[in-house]
Amino acid sequence: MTSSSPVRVDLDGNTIKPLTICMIGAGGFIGSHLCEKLMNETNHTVLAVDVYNDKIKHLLEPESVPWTGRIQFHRLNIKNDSRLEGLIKCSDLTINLAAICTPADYNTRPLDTIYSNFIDALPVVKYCSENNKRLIHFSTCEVYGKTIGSYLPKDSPLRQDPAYYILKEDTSPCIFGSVEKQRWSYACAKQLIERLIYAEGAENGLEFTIVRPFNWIGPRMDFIPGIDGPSEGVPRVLACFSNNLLRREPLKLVDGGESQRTFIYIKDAIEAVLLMIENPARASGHIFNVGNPNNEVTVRQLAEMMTQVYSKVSGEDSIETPTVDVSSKEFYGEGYDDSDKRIPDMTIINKQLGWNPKTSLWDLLESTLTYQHRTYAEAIKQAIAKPAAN
Ligand SMILES: NC(=O)c1ccc[n+]([C@@H]2O[C@H](COP(=O)([O-])OP(=O)(O)OC[C@H]3O[C@@H](n4cnc5c(N)ncnc54)[C@H](O)[C@@H]3O)[C@@H](O)[C@H]2O)c1
Ligand SMILES: O=c1ccn([C@@H]2O[C@H](COP(=O)(O)OP(=O)(O)O[C@H]3OC[C@@H](O)[C@H](O)[C@H]3O)[C@@H](O)[C@H]2O)c(=O)[nH]1
Repeated sequence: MTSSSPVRVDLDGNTIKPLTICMIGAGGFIGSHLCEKLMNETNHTVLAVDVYNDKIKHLLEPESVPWTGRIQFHRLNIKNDSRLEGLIKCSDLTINLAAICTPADYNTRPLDTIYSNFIDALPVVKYCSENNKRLIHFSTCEVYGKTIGSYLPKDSPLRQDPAYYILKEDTSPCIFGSVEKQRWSYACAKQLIERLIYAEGAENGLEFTIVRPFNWIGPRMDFIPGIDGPSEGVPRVLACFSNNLLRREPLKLVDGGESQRTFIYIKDAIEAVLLMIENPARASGHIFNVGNPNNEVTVRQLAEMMTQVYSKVSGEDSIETPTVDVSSKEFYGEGYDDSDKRIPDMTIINKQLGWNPKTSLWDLLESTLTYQHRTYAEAIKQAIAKPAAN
């Protein structure tokens, strides 16, 4: 049975034909939300490629769902599987999300990080280019590195001038730390694959879109250590802070929690990706920032807001000392460095796709922490009770 979504039209009023999409990394955080959106709201077919499928199991298992037949899971590692080219060849569009993309890995597993973000992505680009297939590649806001403003004296009034910190796809430079600061292994690998894709477009006519996500967050992001991931694992900040709140531990602020980020709700960001998928004439050849410039906070403010929101959704008072300071060396190890501030310029995505994010930081944290509480609170209680019972 196929779904009977109404006829969809693009931004120029043309009917959108059902597409076959090869989605690599479909089993991850972003992939799971994109698959859900494509199944619920469109008639497109997804060939979902990943080594894991836990986050999309709910879309694959039931025989009675309206989209049966429109999503197939292919368990394969793109590092070494000859089936990849065949899947790209029989699709209209390839979306590549596969990557190691957790900061705790960049300075501790720099080789895996560089291989995953550059070398492993090479065949995907090559197969798309050789077979004249469209590619949407997921890069990162980290390619901007640090802001120009961060190199100015602390008291310089120029630090307040947006020209020194707003990140713009076609004009901002990419400023990374020294090679010893292995944190930048990820950003550097992502930058080089962006340049390769851009060059394939320029020299061989590859039809591409590059996405630079700015801290997309929401349900199913990463894992909760000791529950659905390794107990010693360090996920991205949303999962780290959720884990601390669920366990009633202080939230750890790395180097004072002074770095700034703009956070966007995954569901807002997925709307932008769907527009790119369905409007190739407007999206091809472009690099897009996808973020929410209105949701800027320091990491310390994020910790405070998550503490308040979690108290509200769980009905539990917060602990007496809600945060604790840790050094980056202690938390991430040697070679860590940080992006100071990340505000996306929205001109290009506004002009090409007319897209804007909608959800405030408070609202997105409320729905995300409600999900975290419902999904994990009981499992954490049991995990904490177990050693005592033994
Ligand atoms: N979430 C964000 O805010 C964010 C920000 C910037 C960039 N990105 C980029 O977006 C993409 C997706 O991010 P995410 O947050 O969903 O990460 P994720 O880790 O949840 O998803 C990545 C998926 O790729 C799969 N994968 C990795 N290597 C693979 C391989 N060799 N073969 C097959 N599958 C493989 C993983 O199993 C995982 O399911 C990444 O490229 C990431 O760099 C995400
Ligand atoms: O427990 C924690 C975890 C993280 N942090 C800090 O919180 C900030 C955000 O950390 P995240 O783990 O979300 O990762 P970052 O924002 O630095 O990088 C991310 O950005 C874009 C993507 O490419 C990747 O998903 C990831 O590299 C950093 O300043 C980090 O040092 C804490 O203070 N405490």
